[in-house]
Amino acid sequence: MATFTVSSGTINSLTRTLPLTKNTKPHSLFSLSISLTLKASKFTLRASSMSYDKQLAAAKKAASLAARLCQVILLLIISASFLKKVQKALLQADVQSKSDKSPVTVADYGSQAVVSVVLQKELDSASFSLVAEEDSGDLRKEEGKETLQRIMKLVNETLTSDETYGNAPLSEEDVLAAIDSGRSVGGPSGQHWVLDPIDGTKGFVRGDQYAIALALLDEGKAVLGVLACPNLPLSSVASHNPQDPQEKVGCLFYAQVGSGTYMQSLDGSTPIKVHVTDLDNPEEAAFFESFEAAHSLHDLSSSIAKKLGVRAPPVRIDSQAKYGALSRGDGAIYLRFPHKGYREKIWDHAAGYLVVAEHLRFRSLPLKVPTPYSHERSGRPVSLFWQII
Ligand SMILES: Nc1ncnc2c1ncn2[C@@H]1O[C@H](COP(=O)(O)O)[C@@H](OP(=O)(O)O)[C@H]1O
Ligand SMILES: [Mg+2]
Repeated sequence: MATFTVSSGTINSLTRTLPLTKNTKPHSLFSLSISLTLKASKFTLRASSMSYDKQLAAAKKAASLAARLCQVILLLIISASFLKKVQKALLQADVQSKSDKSPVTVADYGSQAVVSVVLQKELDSASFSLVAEEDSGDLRKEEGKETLQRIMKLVNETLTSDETYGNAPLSEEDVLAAIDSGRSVGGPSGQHWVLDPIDGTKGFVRGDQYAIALALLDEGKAVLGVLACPNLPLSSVASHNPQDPQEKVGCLFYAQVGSGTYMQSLDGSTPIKVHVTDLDNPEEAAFFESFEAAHSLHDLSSSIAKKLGVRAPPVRIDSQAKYGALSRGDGAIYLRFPHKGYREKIWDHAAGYLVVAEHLRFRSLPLKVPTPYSHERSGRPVSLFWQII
């Protein structure tokens, strides 16, 4: 284990001066704390000197294939939108509702199945542990049968599109088992994968940003993070023009503890090392927040941005694509203030965290490595795994 000394932010003094509402508990401030404009006090961050190259290669492959499946489904939805009737039928078939009312699509399940299968094929499946968002409960019901068949077909098509997997189709039971392998409870010891098969489901359904977010935790620490962001422009989101048909989209960000953060295009360009912004003047900063006002208090972030002197309007993006964009310097600040009572899940931040934190180790990282010792399926306050120094 190597120990690095890095600088952290003046989050404490900042929190004292901010107009915090009663909804803004300390744990809500974790995202504010990744403001890259903050200046220093000291803390230490341990980073494992172990290599996770094999796991990284598997995770990149898994997330890229899952992204391919999601894009196929998105194309079906988009093309169907030209034919209203077909769209309605498709949406009815492909979008269901979970108890928390967030849309759950065929793509969520399909993505989780693909990631699970690929990781198990590429790595030692005996010790495989996956903490993931979906489970197959609804698919096992009578009314889920048709959806399951669609998922099985899409998963098989996706896997066989990769020549290394040949042509050994998965059965419905294989697909259900792959989805349910995500039921691991995780824990503070051993290795556990953490997956959000589609982070930003609402963005996905809108045709906006979403991410396949996959992280590896080793002994309770995030050591690998991979974010596949199929709709994220390869150039900066702060200046992009969504109407430009020439604009290239599809980014894969990845970080291994101790090795920095890289980005490549999802169609396989040479990876480049990315860097967070050097900006130290908040007036010139772009700041990110959730697209969905229901996910974060926009009014509060607006008043904080004003206090910081930020001049530009917020860049509102769904999902952990925000972390990817931060890691390459598209913006300098990410503000997230969930409404009272909402509990963040570990899969909503683990991968994105490392993608940003890896580059920040020698800079102004005011966060401690999370200690995600349980699967967080039922949700826990962010403060349990994101601690502000
Ligand atoms: N009321 C709420 N407050 C905060 N976050 C919420 C929320 N409802 C859902 N989310 C989370 O916000 C994630 C999307 O992030 P963002 O707001 O950055 O786009 C969702 O991920 P899923 O789409 O995987 O469910 C979900 O976990
Ligand atoms: Mg999510």
